[in-house]
Amino acid sequence: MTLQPTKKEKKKLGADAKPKRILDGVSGAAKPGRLLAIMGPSGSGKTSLLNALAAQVPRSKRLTLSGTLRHDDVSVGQDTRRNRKRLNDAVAYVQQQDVFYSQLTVRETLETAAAMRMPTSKYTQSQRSEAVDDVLRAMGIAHVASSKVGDVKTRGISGGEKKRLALACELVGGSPHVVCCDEPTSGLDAFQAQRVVESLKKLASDARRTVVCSIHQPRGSIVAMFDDLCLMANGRCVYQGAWTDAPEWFERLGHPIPTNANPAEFLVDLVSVDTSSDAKQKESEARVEALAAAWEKRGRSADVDADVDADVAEHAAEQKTDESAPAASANRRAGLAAQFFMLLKRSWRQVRRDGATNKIRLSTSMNSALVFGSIFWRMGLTQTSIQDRLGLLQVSAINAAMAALMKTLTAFTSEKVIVNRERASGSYGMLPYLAAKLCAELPVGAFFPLAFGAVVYPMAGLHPRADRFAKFAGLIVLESFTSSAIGLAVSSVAPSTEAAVAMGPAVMVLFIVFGGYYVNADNVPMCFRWINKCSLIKWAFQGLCVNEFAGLEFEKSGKKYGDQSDGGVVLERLGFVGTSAGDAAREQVNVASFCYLLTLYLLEKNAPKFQSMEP
Ligand SMILES: Nc1ncnc2c1ncn2[C@@H]1O[C@H](COP(=O)(O)OP(=O)(O)OP(=O)(O)O)[C@@H](O)[C@H]1O
Repeated sequence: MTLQPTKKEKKKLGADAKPKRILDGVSGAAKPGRLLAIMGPSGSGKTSLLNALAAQVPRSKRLTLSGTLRHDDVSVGQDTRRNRKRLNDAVAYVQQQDVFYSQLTVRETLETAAAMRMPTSKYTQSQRSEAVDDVLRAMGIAHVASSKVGDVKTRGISGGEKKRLALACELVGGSPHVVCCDEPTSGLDAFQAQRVVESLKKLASDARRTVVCSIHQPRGSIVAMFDDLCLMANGRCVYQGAWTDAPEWFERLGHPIPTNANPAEFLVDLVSVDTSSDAKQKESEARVEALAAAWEKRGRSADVDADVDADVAEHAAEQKTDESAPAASANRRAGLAAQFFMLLKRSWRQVRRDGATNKIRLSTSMNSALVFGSIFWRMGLTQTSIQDRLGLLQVSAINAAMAALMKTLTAFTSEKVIVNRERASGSYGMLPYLAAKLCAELPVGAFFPLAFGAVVYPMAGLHPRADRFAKFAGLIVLESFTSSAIGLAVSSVAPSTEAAVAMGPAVMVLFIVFGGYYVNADNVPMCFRWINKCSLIKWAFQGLCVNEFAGLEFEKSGKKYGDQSDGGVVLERLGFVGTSAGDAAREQVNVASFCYLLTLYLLEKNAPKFQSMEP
């Protein structure tokens, strides 16, 4: 795996800008029924190797990946649709980051994962429940089956249980031959780490799966569970084979593993470059180079390729005779309707149960309503109340939009991680996902702007008619959904929550400027006028103004100039004459629909893509 230098690097370094070898001539075999540990210092290429083994190296124009990847005796390196399907069925890949829907219980999380792989057309409910029970037991998480997964806001299961749940999600309803696991023990205490590796070992020994995991300096009792070792240094392999043969190999090279030392720690230290001083750096680099060269020489002389071929042939023969060996099932995606209902159930549970977020949203809405209600308290019908009304309607529109936008920006970027992971294994389409998400969020999402309206409307003394209040609330709710739709579109392209939170308000500020209060669209350069057409703030403000001012009579001030006794005059000055609240609502729906379609397009376009392995 090679990484080409960036344009900036080429410009800066000229001919010295050389491609970086991330993986260099790494070769080997992982065998069924055995647990293989990939070890090495940070940056040695462990994750890259695992990504390559699972054929999930993120696609990049700068990367080239060449080699041969075989599962059993079938070559699967090329990212063709057929190979991807075969890989999805045969390989379970548990990545380092484990993100789940926090409000679902462990059982519900697994039931959803099972529903994605075991469509109702092929499996009964009891078969799915049985699969969930089996994997709960196998992963040792049956005791927390009814606990919520949790997150930073809601206390849930422990980090180790989350890791085992991530593994369980990859296993339930499928029969992968190969399980790849990136740093399953990172961030865990020694006890939790031990339990996770025990689960992996059980998968290898009981279910005869090929289990490969990368790991950082495991303690002795964990090392004892590994059957094989792949030791990496600077993207090169320094040792690959049985753990039991490693001491002899390193002793032969003049580095005997001390009897009282943890072999894992000793070996990782041995292949690490010490940068604390120039002399130490030179010395350690020379040592690593010698170790890598020795392994490469041994590989050539022992003809590793022939060894691998022999292993593959042996395994293929075993598969034929061993009935306990798992067979990769040809999983099929559920139909569109089934996908929709499954995802609707999950989203609804998440939204309804997320008490911590809902409480924050409610208190924010109430606070804003009370603050605005107090500032604009009982405005009356004086001439000066016209300006107050315009101000209140504008800030109400901005407040509803910002609240919905920020909620979506923060929530969707982390949800996208789960969605992308599930899409990588082809579990569902984006259309049922987005439709289910919208339907689930509709009632809860509408509640907060409604609560805001219910408090601010009577406090400020806006148009005192029930139908006008209903329209006010409807317009604010609609605007809030449009803002959410903009948030979804922004989050679809943002690489992280931080980026989304920076991009979203920047877009919204443009819509606020064109919100109908600060600038007259006819006075700005032509190239900016389109913003006026798609400003959700403008449409909300226009609808709210028409709803408020139509039919309202204001008291005369008795001054000579400037009185606007009729609400119609105010609307005329704003340029809203001849329009209705319904017109504004329709425009709002158009903006929201466009943003939902844009989100769908962006999600489809930005689907996770993987690097093909060139032969
Ligand atoms: N797509 C990429 N673009 C740029 N650099 C990359 C890319 N993929 C890998 N690298 C680089 O390749 C090297 C190996 O990365 P990798 O993540 O595989 O290491 P690792 O051994 O898993 O490290 P750690 O233990 O810290 O997770 C690192 O220097 C990393 O920055």
